[in-house]
Amino acid sequence: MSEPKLKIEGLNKWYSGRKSQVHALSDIELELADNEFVSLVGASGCGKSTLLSIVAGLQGFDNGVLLTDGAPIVGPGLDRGVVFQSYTLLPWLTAQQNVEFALKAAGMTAAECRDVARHHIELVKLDKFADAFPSQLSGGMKQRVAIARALSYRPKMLLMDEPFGALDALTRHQMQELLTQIWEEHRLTVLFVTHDVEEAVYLSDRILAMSINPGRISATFSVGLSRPRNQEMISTVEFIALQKEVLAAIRAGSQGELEH
Ligand SMILES: Nc1ncnc2c1ncn2[C@@H]1O[C@H](COP(=O)(O)OP(=O)(O)OP(=O)(O)O)[C@@H](O)[C@H]1O
Repeated sequence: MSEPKLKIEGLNKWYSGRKSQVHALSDIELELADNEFVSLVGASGCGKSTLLSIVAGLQGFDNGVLLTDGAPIVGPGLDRGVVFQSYTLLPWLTAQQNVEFALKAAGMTAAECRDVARHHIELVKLDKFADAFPSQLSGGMKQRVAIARALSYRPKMLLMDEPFGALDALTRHQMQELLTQIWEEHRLTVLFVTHDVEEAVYLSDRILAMSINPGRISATFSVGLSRPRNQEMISTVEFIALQKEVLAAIRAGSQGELEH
């Protein structure tokens, strides 16, 4: 049997606060299969971003096991693409050059960089804006560039932290559709952090609800909706019922264990 794309066992993370330690992640157990789309939801402070950044290799953890394809994650790597909520584009480079920049760093020749970047700019439907600078792009367009950049070196896993959190509702829906299209065509493993339960249900195969104090995975939901997904599904009885269940789990986990 093949190794899971991501395997986490008994992972703990503490932060040192001014007065006491914060147990940000407590005994996290998680497996992501190849090509699975999994969302993390939960009240603010339950450890979603911490977990994502640990998987990205951007910060360490105190104990536990963290493996991708059976190998330990010891730092950032090109096998994992990351997209954050805040736009992380270089303002002095065009959309195309922002994508090329990442590829140059990955060791491609100039010609390869140009072709691969162009392909991914087209994939996110930004062909007409390839030569625009970030200041000339809307929030949704900037996130398209960030997604193109993250996908351009063909990671096995895409880690997304509230990538559409700063966008208006219409743009957000468009970005969700684009992401599902890309994911359904190209298939990769996605770990997606969101506060928006509707977004989690719409995008995911599985939703993990986290609870706070300490940060734990408190409930898991399989999303049985068929694929390809479309926005009409959002008003179906099945969709709304699952949304309610996930919301109830988030509410139940939002208080944390009583202080003592
Ligand atoms: N660098 C840090 N130093 C100390 N404590 C931290 C640090 N980063 C996060 N924390 C604490 O760890 C806990 C988890 O934070 P984290 O940002 O991972 O939660 P989150 O679920 O992503 O929250 P949000 O939804 O608001 O982004 C919180 O109590 C937070 O205050």
